[in-house]
Amino acid sequence: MAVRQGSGAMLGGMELHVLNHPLVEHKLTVLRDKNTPSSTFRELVSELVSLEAYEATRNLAVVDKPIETPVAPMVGKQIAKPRPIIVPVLRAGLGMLDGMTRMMPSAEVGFLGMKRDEEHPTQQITYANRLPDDLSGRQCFLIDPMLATGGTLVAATHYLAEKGAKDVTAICIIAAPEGIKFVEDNIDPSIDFRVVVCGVDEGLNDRSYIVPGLGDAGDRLYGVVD
Ligand SMILES: O=P(O)(O)OC[C@H]1O[C@H](OP(=O)(O)OP(=O)(O)O)[C@H](O)[C@@H]1O
Ligand SMILES: O=c1cc[nH]c(=O)[nH]1
Ligand SMILES: [Mg+2]
Repeated sequence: MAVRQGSGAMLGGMELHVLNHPLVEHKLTVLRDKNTPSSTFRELVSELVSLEAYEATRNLAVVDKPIETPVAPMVGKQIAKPRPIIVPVLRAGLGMLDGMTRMMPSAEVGFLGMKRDEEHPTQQITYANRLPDDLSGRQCFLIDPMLATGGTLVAATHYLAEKGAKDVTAICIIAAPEGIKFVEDNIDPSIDFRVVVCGVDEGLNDRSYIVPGLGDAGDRLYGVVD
């Protein structure tokens, strides 16, 4: 697996970008803190995904766009068509949506509702989907804060691949090494796939939660308390 710190060179296998920036470190620390309320948690998720978007869209396809500035004509660039599509994995992925659409306002948005079966954490229940039937030729950006066992990300990517997606960028906030390996071992090699994260943690506990992690991202985003 090629691990890029910041914007290093990708070597082979799955591409993993781990952001390395003091602003990200600071915001991640506040995000993780159990004393941080949901309102602040939501703001930080949004800020972190905006910082990640810069790295995650490094391969975004652009085409020539002739314009005239107030001074002279020139040929600039614009995002290519068909437009990229952002796919939040509900619930927690929804918390990353406005940060992503702020950076790519012209992107389409699809939706995928997937809930991990806590009895069998690598299984998911897909309870909602609003996606185009055909994703061929579309650059897809899956957003979901947590990459724990990797089951959800693999299932979501398969879902997009079944609709023709061949270019998928997953944007997560925190990943576990186990999940990164599971994804690397199970993503269809014919898919141009990369993962961007703010940090890779120690591992998973016996409930497949990321350690030290930040708890249940969906619960923290939406004020669900035990
Ligand atoms: O890598 P995995 O082991 O699949 O775990 C990661 C998934 O678990 C969490 O979602 P959850 O299923 O708790 O649903 P929620 O987003 O509605 O909270 C998280 O938002 C990811 O989607
Ligand atoms: O730590 C974890 C693992 C899975 N899902 C979460 O929301 N948090
Ligand atoms: Mg989820």
